[in-house]
Amino acid sequence: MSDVLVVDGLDVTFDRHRVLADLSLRVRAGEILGVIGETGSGKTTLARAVVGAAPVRAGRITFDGTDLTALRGPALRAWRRTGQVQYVFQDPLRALDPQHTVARIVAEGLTVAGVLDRTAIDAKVTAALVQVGLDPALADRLPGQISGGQRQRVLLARAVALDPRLLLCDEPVSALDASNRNHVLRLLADLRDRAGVTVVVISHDLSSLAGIADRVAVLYGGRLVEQGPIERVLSEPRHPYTALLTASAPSVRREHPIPARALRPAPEHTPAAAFGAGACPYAPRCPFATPACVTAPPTTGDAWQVACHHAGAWRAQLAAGAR
Ligand SMILES: Nc1ncnc2c1ncn2[C@@H]1O[C@H](COP(=O)(O)OP(=O)(O)OP(=O)(O)O)[C@@H](O)[C@H]1O
Repeated sequence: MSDVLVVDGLDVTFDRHRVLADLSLRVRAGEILGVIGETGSGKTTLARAVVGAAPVRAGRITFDGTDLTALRGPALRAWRRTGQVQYVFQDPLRALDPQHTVARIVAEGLTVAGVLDRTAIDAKVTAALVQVGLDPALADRLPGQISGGQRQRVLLARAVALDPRLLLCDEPVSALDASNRNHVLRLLADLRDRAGVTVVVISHDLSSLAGIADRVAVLYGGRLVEQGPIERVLSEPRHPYTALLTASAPSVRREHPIPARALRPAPEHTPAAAFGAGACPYAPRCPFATPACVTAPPTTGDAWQVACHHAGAWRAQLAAGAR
């Protein structure tokens, strides 16, 4: 599978706060990539940068060969009108205009694109509502008159109506109950399987991702710490932070489970102050950190990447300590 989205050395800075630092990742055509990491790790900022809604200070984002970071003015507007990349917001209530009917919301992108006539747009809206499992009779309702799960699907319908090639979904299921969650996750898998849509799912819930994603990218402190095939990453994580995430997610299957307490530093661990700005961002929380970690680790590997000076050694160290 070829890479359709390539993020290379991305830096995003808000008010001198470096939110993404030298971040590189690849999304392959027709896959679901899960992006995981704790609050503030930069997941939303990454998606916003892809759709041109975050201040990119350095680096490049390429979609199918087009350098999105170089687009400005009319070229950027023309690119957006194609609808090829759609970002589905985290918070449906804030993302939906309370005064607009569901039909108008779902038609928004199609109306802006200005390619189809009214009848064709109406047909597309109905098809999109059905595709996301919504009754087309909801078309005349306002966002305040439907449930949270339905609002989440309206956001998806608005994106799907544009036949996107890449869908970026920000916490698409975090506000949903179990049955709505499963429906939305199945829908994303269907879009991949039947329509060949490439999907990036941002989530802090590993178990939701484990069921549908092909690969996973793990962010910590605005940096990529690990990226690879999801089953292998979850069962044999190479980065201590990924290991901690999997240890804290009981539903995720692991071959050699490591207790979470073994992945947290002992109280006598080197104080955070010993690691300066150029250090591995995880070092202050890492039980395996050594003086080598005062420099940020390079990313190694190809299909399965990790950024840790001790990626090859910490497991053995853990096993030796346990004996
Ligand atoms: N517009 C902004 N102005 C200033 N700081 C921002 C802005 N957007 C994000 N940040 C900061 O960037 C950091 C990363 O935020 P981001 O929303 O990308 O993280 P996240 O991993 O998506 O978190 P969450 O899981 O809570 O959504 C945070 O420290 C946040 O405060």
